[in-house]
Amino acid sequence: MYVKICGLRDAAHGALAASLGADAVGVVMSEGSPRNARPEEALAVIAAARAAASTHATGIDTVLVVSRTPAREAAELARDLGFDVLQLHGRYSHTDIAAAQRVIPRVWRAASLAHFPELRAGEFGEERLLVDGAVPGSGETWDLSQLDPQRLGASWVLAGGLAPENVAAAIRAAHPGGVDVSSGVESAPGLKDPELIRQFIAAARQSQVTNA
Ligand SMILES: O=C(O)c1ccccc1NCC(=O)[C@H](O)[C@H](O)COP(=O)(O)O
Repeated sequence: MYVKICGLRDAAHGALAASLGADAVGVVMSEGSPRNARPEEALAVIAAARAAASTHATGIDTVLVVSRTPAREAAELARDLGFDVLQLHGRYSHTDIAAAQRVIPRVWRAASLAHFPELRAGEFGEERLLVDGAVPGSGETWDLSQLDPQRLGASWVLAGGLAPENVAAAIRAAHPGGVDVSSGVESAPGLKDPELIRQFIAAARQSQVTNA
């Protein structure tokens, strides 16, 4: 189970997530988000996560998350700050993904079934599809019975309203290849809680063992 902890702005939280075995850390750079990170915060999270993951065989993916920035501009920002991956979140098109990939090869698409009912993994040529609730970063749960596993394929990532106490049930219900969390590991909007990060990663990992 691929585990991404999103919305980090503090290097210590990047290091913690990586040391606990997270597969990816996300940094949101989106005006209006309570998690909107400055470039220097992004650089610090990237460096801390990579240092803490340096002994892992698989390393860690550092992900820049944007929602309204034009795709090419976002890709240049991701490349210049040294992220591994750009996550284009929301109403981006096939053309946007292709434009971003000309700048940074690893581009993920994140979208909601509320806006794209026919969502299909890989349809825009993205490396990974993240299927989210209607409002990114809101912490709102959504009806997972809308998901069609046949359509989505194997490596998609589930997001939206996940938390330590519900992630195992969500994995059992939806069979994603990965899970992503932001609000569910916070004590207040934008304020990550180290204990909740630990609990979330443990619950996702435990679920993987249980399902094996
Ligand atoms: O987290 C945000 O504030 C955000 C703002 C704008 C675009 C994307 C954003 N987050 C993207 C993520 O990948 C979140 O982790 C995902 O939406 C799940 O959020 P949550 O329901 O809070 O766990």
